[in-house]
Amino acid sequence: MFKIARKNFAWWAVALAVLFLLLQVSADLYLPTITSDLIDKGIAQNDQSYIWSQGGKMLIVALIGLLAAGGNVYFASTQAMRVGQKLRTQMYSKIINFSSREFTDFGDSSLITRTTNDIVQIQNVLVTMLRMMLQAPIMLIAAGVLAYNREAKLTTVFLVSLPLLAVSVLIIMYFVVPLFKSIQKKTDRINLVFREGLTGVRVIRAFNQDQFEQDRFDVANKDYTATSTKAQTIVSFMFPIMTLILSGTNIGIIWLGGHLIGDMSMQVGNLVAFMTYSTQILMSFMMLSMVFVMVPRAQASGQRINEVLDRESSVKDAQGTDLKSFDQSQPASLEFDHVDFTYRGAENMALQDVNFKATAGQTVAIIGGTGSGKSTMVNLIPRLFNVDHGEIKVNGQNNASVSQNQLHEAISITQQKAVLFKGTIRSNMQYGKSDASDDEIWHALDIAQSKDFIEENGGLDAIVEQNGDNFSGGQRQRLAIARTIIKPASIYVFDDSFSALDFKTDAELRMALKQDENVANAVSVIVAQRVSTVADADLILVMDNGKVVGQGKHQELKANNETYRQIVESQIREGDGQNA
Ligand SMILES: Nc1ncnc2c1ncn2[C@@H]1O[C@H](COP(=O)(O)OP(=O)(O)OP(=O)(O)O)[C@@H](O)[C@H]1O
Repeated sequence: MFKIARKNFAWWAVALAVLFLLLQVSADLYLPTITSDLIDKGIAQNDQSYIWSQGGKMLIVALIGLLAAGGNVYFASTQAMRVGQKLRTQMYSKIINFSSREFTDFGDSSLITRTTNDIVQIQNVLVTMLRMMLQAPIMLIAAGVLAYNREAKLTTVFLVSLPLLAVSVLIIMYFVVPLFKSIQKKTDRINLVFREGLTGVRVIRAFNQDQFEQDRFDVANKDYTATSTKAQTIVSFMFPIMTLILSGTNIGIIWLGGHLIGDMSMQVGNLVAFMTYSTQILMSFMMLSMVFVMVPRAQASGQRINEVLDRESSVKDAQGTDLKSFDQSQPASLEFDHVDFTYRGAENMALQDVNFKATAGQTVAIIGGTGSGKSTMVNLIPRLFNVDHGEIKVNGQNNASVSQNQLHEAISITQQKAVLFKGTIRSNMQYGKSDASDDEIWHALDIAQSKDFIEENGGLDAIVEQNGDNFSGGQRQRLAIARTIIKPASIYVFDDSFSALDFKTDAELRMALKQDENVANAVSVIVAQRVSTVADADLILVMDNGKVVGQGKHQELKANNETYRQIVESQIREGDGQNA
């Protein structure tokens, strides 16, 4: 947490916060002296003008203290908010550049909790730090010295109360700090269950699992509540204990002070001033205790934030002379050169010795059973993961040797799950090409067989709800395809993007794709389950268990490849292989 504060504070504002704080503390410490004089010299000797002048002085000093406290709170709060804002930006830009591996490691829900809840913890503690953490020790020492100067004998009371306070705080911290750490983890858990419930709400209803999910959430919620309650209960002991010690100290001071006044060795004003100092000392101690309880909680949050900020993406750009650029004179091409890949923690290789090459204008189709490695293969092209062995060459260049920005510029992908963003059709299409004109957008929509339903829905300004929820699955897929082809690229990838289309739309769309200027000069990669979708590809790769078990054209494979033949036959049986 201190590392975070050090990096993100505007030091001039922190200096101002400290300055105001010092002013406030000085005013607070000066007040008891004025009170004491007012009693001993004014009230005791019935000097009205002295009483008025001291009263006026008190008012001015109190006002200065108040204004200074306001100044301190203003700068402390704005600094804490500023750190929060900077942290959120840093976290977001870090997370957005993570590779799939880091997302898996942290988990989406935890990344959200860290960016929201954990940062709020840090903000709260920074405000406290800029106020109490500085104020408390200064006040404690200064009030201690002033009290000692007033009446050294009375300070013996603190020899009992301060150690008592210290022991109480240590005991509370011992129990509460581990609880605070586990509260953050339990917040992650609540978020995880909540997110799953929200995204899977339709499935939950369809399977009538509302109660099951409700119970699951209740368990996470109760667990969180139980830990929080336990922590708060322990913390709540702090205040009664402190008040008890504070009152005990005052009783001790009055008892001892009473004797001293009786012996004529002390004046009443001195006793009043001493008691004010005593309250200041004990209050400072309470403030310090609060900081001691809050800091470990924020430390846990700080650690969780730093874990994200310090995490290097496992997919990094090459550095120095290893960093290459695409040779713009090279035509589009895609090559897998003996590529092996295993997911971390997985027992089996997801891809084994994958080898093929496609050149500009060609369509490569990848077919195979579920889990055979098709999506893994296309995810390696934009380098969402690093290959274990071999090379993937885009336009003749190893995809690990160019910057990820350049690589992503050269590739345009429709993911298996069509993702649309809240906005309009135009804003979603301009995601593919920011300066796309209306004509270009209509052209892409036309190719993606989406023109008709977009016209019916109100044109390019038609609203797209969150996740594209106001469109059907097939419409979403077509819109995602339109967004993909509007982007000029060397490689177009369609990962199972035609699965939700009927045969007629599927065929028309693929036919139209070939007419598109962007796509015609690029390499197209189509992942599909249906033979009819891949049959006219220039190169079909037949995947089985991470291996390419056959490659060639439809007729060749049908004649020579057992796996492909089985796929074709199974689809003919299901009446699904019209083109086969
Ligand atoms: N993130 C991951 N971590 C670990 N294993 C994974 C991960 N993603 C996929 N796998 C495994 O890798 C293998 C290949 O998965 P992949 O998604 O590439 O298959 P696929 O052919 O695209 O399947 P489908 O047609 O069902 O989409 C599967 O055994 C799968 O369980």
